[in-house]
Amino acid sequence: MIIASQDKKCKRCYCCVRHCPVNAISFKGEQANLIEEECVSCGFCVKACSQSNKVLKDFVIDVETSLNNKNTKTVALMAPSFVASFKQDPFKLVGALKKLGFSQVYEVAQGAEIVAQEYKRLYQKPLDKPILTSPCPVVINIVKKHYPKLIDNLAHIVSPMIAMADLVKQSWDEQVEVVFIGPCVAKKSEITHESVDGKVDYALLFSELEGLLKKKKINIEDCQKAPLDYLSEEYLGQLFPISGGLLKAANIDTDLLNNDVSVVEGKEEVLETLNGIENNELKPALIDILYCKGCINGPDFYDDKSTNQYKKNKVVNFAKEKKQKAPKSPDYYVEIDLSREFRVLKKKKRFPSEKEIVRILEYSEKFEKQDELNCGACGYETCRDKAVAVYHGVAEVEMCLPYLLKLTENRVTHYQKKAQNLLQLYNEIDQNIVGCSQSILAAKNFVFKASKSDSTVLLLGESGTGKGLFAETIHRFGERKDKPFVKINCSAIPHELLESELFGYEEGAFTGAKKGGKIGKFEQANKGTIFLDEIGDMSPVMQAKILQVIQDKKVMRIGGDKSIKLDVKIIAATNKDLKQEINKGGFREDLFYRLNVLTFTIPALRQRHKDDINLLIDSLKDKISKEHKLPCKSISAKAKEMLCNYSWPGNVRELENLLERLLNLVEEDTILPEHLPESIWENQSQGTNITDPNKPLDEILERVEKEVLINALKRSNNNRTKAAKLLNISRSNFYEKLKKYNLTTEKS
Ligand SMILES: Nc1ncnc2c1ncn2[C@@H]1O[C@H](COP(=O)(O)OP(=O)(O)OP(=O)(O)O)[C@@H](O)[C@H]1O
Repeated sequence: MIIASQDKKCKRCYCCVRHCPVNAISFKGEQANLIEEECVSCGFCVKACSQSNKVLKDFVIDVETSLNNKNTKTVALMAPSFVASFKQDPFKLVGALKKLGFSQVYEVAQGAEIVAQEYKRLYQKPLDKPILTSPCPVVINIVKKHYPKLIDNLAHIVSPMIAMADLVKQSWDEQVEVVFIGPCVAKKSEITHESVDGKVDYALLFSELEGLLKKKKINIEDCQKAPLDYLSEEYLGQLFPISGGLLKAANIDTDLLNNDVSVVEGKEEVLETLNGIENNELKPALIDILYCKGCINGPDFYDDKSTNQYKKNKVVNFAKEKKQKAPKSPDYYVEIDLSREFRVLKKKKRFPSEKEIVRILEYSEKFEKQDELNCGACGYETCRDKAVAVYHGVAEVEMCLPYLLKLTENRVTHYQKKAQNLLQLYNEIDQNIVGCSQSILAAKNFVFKASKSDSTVLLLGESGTGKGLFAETIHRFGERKDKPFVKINCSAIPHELLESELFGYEEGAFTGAKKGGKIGKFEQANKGTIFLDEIGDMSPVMQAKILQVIQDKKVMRIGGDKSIKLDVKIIAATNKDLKQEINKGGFREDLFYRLNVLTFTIPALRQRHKDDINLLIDSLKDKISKEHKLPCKSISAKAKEMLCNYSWPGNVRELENLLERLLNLVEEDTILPEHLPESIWENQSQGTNITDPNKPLDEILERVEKEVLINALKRSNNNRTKAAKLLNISRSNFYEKLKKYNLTTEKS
């Protein structure tokens, strides 16, 4: 294989397919791969690939080994286009090649001269069909692999490269290795063609020669000029790399009025001509056919920025220059065989039926004729050609720019809609859960994600922080919103009744069981959500049963014998520290890990920012006045400040209850500090801005001490003995401090 694809470098621009004359590139897993049986080795896909995804077979190491082998003569055959490709003096390049180790440097132009005479002989015979000249290996490959019917239209004449290699090998008795150096990738394949295999040992590109010289630190400019070697007289053979060069060398008339001879060059013209011959549209003639617009435009042409005219001039001038310098024909003449055979390499492929093509077209949304845009972006000339390639498994349906654009537009619309829905959902959650501090924003984010997921949710937090509200919100904005939300408070139901509440029972399951039995909460919640509130208070026996249900996703009624399949989202909540409970043996560790999937600890109200408390005050006040049809009073700034400074052991619930009481009892339009209960007055934390530079140290220390005491009381559920223990101070010391800070109204 002359050209191979590298892994995972393709970016799907389809540039290679567009440059390939025979669509010899397949796409699988979004990666381009060369199809060996189809590839004609023109090499233009290599040049076109911006990702260097294609690599060429190279003989550089073999050539180096040959040059280093003392028992072998390594001979260079220079493509005649070299004078236009290298900017340096051609004879300095010959000097560089000699320095590199080549014993002889011949020009393929000498072989061209010999081959041209063979063409002249062919032309002098009457032609019974169009004859294609055969120095261009790409054209030969195209005919062998893609126009098998035209195999006999190829002139059975070797290329100048092969003729010259034969001449070299036959002229030397010693072991000779022949290296062709040129701009043509396909020469790498020609050296292995049937009937000429082994005549040329290696084929290098101009760029590979350049690399080799660089590696050996040989600068062409610094080299001494050296003469070319000759085995045959040559002058017009030099014109071979220019279009029509072969005919000129063969002295065949290319007059416009001469229909018996034509020059065809370039991808489009070549394919058009081959189709024309195949369709019997062309009459017998000698067709000088080259895939490139002359070899001076070959894929590895070093100086490819120069104009065609400039390159042509360089070649012509060199031919003229040589005419004066080149020696006449050597004394000896070696007879070489210029004939060659060609073998068809085409494998027959099944062509899809019209029905199959239509079906493939429909996959990329081409239902009507006008949907077939034939834009060529995929690299195939028509949408149908591409459909055939899809049928043969070498193209992907998605290789269609208009289809991909439409698909992308649809996706963008889909995601825009989705984003809009999510934003709306987030806004609704945002309105439901009041607060704007970082901690509450994180909580809203959690609720948003948990509502999108079906995983088990565990809500932790002190009593009244909003666990119930969060659970309901998660359900209300999730996929299950239209299914039941069943709440059960595990601490409110006696242990012995909890099992029947949760799992239900069959008629006669126990004394006192209702007629017809009873459906349990799990069953009620099927397809919806069950909220197991205060799960930390559940008895160990019930914990084991719940664990079983969660694991099996099945429930069996008490007294029943059939298990009922469950599809229930579970949200559990507790104000207990479950890790501590596990250590104490009050909570099962395995159940904890089952529940501890999407876990969130809701911050206590006193831990929240004052802005959150202010927002809650306003929102709850509105809610209460609406619900209870009470006038919505305002709250004075001082009263609000006091509410914000209070430590709220009962959290949002306590705040809600207080506001309800105030809205009911305060007669004035504005709630003032004096309307607030004693507990608010007594429990006024001044805030702990301990870095306030305007406050004296003792005041700051007192504030901090007061905060610490309040916190200890909260943590110990207002149990003073426990709180004193937490702070590692004596009970009497603790009492004194409570008195000092007016905190004595707290219950013990
Ligand atoms: N961020 C909030 N925004 C609006 N209302 C809230 C917020 N947090 C809590 N509430 C309200 O506070 C009250 C108490 O909340 P909830 O019953 O959800 O607390 P809880 O943590 O479940 O309490 P418990 O542990 O005692 O069951 C509810 O009326 C709830 O709507």
